[in-house]
Amino acid sequence: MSNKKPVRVAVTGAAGQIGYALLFRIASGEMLGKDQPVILQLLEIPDEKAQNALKGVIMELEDCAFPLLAGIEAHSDPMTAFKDTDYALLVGARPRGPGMERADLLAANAQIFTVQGKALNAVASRNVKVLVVGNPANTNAYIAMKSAPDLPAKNFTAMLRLDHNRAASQIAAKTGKAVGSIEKLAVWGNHSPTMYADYRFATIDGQGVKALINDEEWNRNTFLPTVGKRGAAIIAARGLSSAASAANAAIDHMRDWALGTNGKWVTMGIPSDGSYGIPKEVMFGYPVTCEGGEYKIVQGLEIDAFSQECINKTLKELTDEQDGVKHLL
Ligand SMILES: NC(=O)C1=CN([C@@H]2O[C@H](COP(=O)(O)OP(=O)(O)OC[C@H]3O[C@@H](n4cnc5c(N)ncnc54)[C@H](O)[C@@H]3O)[C@@H](O)[C@H]2O)C=CC1
Ligand SMILES: O=C([O-])CC(=O)C(=O)O
Repeated sequence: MSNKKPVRVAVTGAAGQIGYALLFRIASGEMLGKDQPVILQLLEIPDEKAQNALKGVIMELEDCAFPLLAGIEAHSDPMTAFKDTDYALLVGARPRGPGMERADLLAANAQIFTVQGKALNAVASRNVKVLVVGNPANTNAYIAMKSAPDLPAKNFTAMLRLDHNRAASQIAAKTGKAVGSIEKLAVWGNHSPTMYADYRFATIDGQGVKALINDEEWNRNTFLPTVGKRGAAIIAARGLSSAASAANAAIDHMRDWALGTNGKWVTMGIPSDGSYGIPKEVMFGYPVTCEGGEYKIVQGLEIDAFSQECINKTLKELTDEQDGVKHLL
């Protein structure tokens, strides 16, 4: 038994497929530590089928008898689901199906995040750490942040960690090295095929990854498209979008933000502070380190011409998405 005070963790879309891969790991202490009790505040839409499914998930959570699970609540209204919450994982949104582009989701999902941003603004802990997973994640996080003017903008983040983990895995396969030995990997920009996974600074056991791979053709024509289109490849193969790997990335993101990275670089989608010429407040994937519950952008990296081109492209997509939702803010 832990004598730490329980923290409140809100999860939306709790009866969905990511929810099913996520909640059990949060409750077992994989996200916030094996000594940190949690109270789960679960939100689903006020629809009989979704609420029933949520009841089933809650029964299963109960049946795990997790020692760290100090309470479970089912909600259908964000104003109660987010009450005093310390962490909010905004997963609930419509996922892409085969043949759908991310832009199709913007119209369907944007409204959810104005409502939820306002609710967080009204009732969440003033230190709430928010992770948006629901797509298009960066722009939804931007909408939520803009809808919550009384909370610090830096508390709103978007999930780029799945892209980061996918990139690491591709590099491990290419080099034949252990995925856990890769450091200093960066993913810039939008969680979309325009993201720029950048291994120019990455090392494996102190050796430079760029020199180790030494294949610019592979970087441009295999690596970047493979990482960028991995979500679509999974939808094509499974008929459903990635769920277990997305949940895993959400756990990684929140754990590192809350508990720190010991100097290691990770990727988070965060509101820009102007670093690397990205306009302020654009919700952009950056390499960061985390310490004491705060993230810090890795500064001073050289951006060469190809990288700048990639960054400009993903930035343009993000500013276009933001323009597309202006009327909601
Ligand atoms: N950022 C990333 O790297 C990734 C993001 N995603 C996105 O995550 C989202 C969820 O994916 P899945 O769990 O696979 O979808 P799903 O359809 O299985 O589950 C979504 C759940 O959200 C609920 N929901 C919808 N609107 C809601 C609202 N306003 N409030 C509360 N709950 C609501 C639905 O009832 C459903 O149970 C999708 O938008 C998907 O595109 C998926 C993979 C990776
Ligand atoms: O591609 C999708 O729609 C789901 C997703 O965000 C991903 O797997 O990266």
